[in-house]
This record gives sequence, C-alpha cells and structure tokens, in this order.
Amino acid sequence: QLTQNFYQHICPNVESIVRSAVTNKFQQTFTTAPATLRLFLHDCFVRGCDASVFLSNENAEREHHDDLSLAGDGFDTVIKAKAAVDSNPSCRNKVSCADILALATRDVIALTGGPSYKVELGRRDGRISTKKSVQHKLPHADFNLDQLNTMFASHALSQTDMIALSGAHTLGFSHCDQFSKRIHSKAGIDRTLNRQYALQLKKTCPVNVDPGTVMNLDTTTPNIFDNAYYKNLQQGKGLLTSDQVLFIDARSRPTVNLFASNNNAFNQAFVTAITKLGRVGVLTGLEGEIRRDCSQVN
Ligand code: HEM
Ligand SMILES: [Ca+2]
Ligand SMILES: [Ca+2]
Repeated sequence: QLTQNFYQHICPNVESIVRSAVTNKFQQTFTTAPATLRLFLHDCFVRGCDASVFLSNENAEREHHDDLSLAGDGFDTVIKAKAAVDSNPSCRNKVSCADILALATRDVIALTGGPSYKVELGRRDGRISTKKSVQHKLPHADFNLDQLNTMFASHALSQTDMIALSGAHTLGFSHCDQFSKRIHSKAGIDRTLNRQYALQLKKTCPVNVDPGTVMNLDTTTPNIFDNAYYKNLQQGKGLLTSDQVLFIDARSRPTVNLFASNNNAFNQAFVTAITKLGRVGVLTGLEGEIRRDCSQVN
C-alpha cells in the first residue's frame, strides 16, 4: 500500500529536491518531459513500477527492441534527481529509484502545462530486469482497441484509463518505422488518415528514410500537455494506428470526443489513470530494496 506522505519523516524535502533537479534538466532539454513520461509506462508495464527498466547489463530490459527507442534523457533525469536526493545526508539511500521516477513524471507533466497531482509513494526497487520479461508486455503502435484494452486491463486499467493515458502522446515524437505501414503499403494510404496529414507524413518519412527521422505525436501542440491530441484524432491526425483507433472504434469514440471538448475532464481522467498506473505491481515494505545506484542492484 502506497501513501502520499511516505517520506514525511525519512526525507521531508524529497518532493522539492526532485522538482528542482527535474526543472533544471527540463530547462536544458525539452525531451526530458516526454522521455520521462514514457519511461514511467515502460517501467510500470514490465514487472510493475519497480525501476527494473533502469538496471543495466547485456540481458536487461533496456536491451529489448521495445525499449531501445526510450530516449536517454528520461534515464538521465532520474539519475540526476537521485544524485540530488542523495546529496542530502538525511535522504541518502532512503528514496527508491521507482519513487523518484514517479515524482519526476509528475513534475514533467506540470512543467509542460499539464495537471498537478499528489503522488503516492513507498515503492521499493526490484532486483530483476531481463530482456525476456519485456516480450508482449508493452503496447504496440499497430494494436487495435481490443488488444489495447486487454493489455491495460491486465493492470487493472479501464478503457477510460487507457484512453486518458494515451493522451501522453500530446508530447514527444515517434520514429517513422512505427507508422510507415500506414503510408507505404501496397493497399495505399491508410483510409483513416487525414489526406493532407498523410501527405505530410510521406514527405517527412519517405521510403528508405534515415531511421533517426521522427514526427511529433501531437501535430498541433507537441510541447504542451493539453487535449489537442484528442482534437487531432477527430480530424484523422492520430500518428499511430493505436492513436487513431481510439476515434475510429465506436466503443472508444465518445470518450475521445469528451476529452477533445473538455480539457478539464481529460486532466481529471489522466490524474486518476496515472495514479492507478503508479500502483501497478509495486513492491512495498521489505520487498525489493532501495537501490544505491539506479542502474545496478545493491
Ligand atoms: C496506448 C498504447 C500505446 C502505444 C501503442 C504507444 C506507442 C508508442 C510509440 C510507438 C512511440 C514512439 C516511439 C519512438 O519511435 O521513439 C511512443 C512514444 C511515446 N509514448 Fe507511447 N504508447 C502508448 C501509450 C503510452 C502511455 C500510456 C504513455 C504514458 C503515460 C506513453 C507515453 C509516450 C510518450 C511521452 C512518447 C514520446 C516519447 C519521446 O518523445 O521521447 N505512451 N509511444
Ligand atoms: Ca518495472
Ligand atoms: Ca500537446
């Protein structure tokens, strides 16, 4: 069981220490925000929110194909925040990497204009991270609604939670290979794509494009945490199949329409959903450990 005031007597300033380290890093590079937010998903969906994604060795989670595109700035944010926490004598080695990631995620959402919320704390760090454990655990860009719902439901997240969390794609970018089938297939351009938008995608991501080329996930406000993502879906401007399907499928469309028309409803649903995401598979009490170095077990 996590609690909001877990570190009250252990490290009372943990929230402000993390916030200033994250703010500092964010001011140097914007990618800090999307990279940290995505890292939280990739950690929580594999072995729970236990910082398993940070462990480094030849066979660790990070080596799996689905984690290779995680931007380094997300890892760097947590490592910097952890160093800041540990530089305070009363906090040294008392705050888990998993909790620092949860706090940093909250901070980057606020820094980009999203909602502020209280973070539940008390997670412990796991000792296991394997490439194999990532297989079939993360959502893919070509998933349909049933596949998305099944995967999120396995973590006690509802369809509404899933749609709200997909709103994280209001920030950041995707490499061309994640959506190239939508624009370069024999059957022609994906019919659910807005024509003009599709032409834009083809221009940025031609056949044999440099694999490092990226497109913003939110074509309107890629640097602001807002509900523009849902308004784009209404216009056929969802970048990934898994984004656009939320508007195409009649079962999820009403929720997309609600979030598109009501930023407040989106923010509230997002806070509920990310709080639930932060509870997924957590280690508490004497389980796991408080890692001294986020990339290494003690
Ligand atoms: C619903 C199913 C989801 C799918 C299929 C999906 C898939 C993807 C893919 C393919 C990318 C692009 C990766 C790349 O090429 O670099 C991406 C980026 C991103 N995802 Fe998701 N995602 C999903 C849900 C989420 C959730 C729940 C969150 C967080 C709460 C999230 C946060 C992000 C962020 C912030 C980026 C941008 C990363 C950056 O710019 O560095 N995604 N996602
Ligand atoms: Ca994990
Ligand atoms: Ca946006």
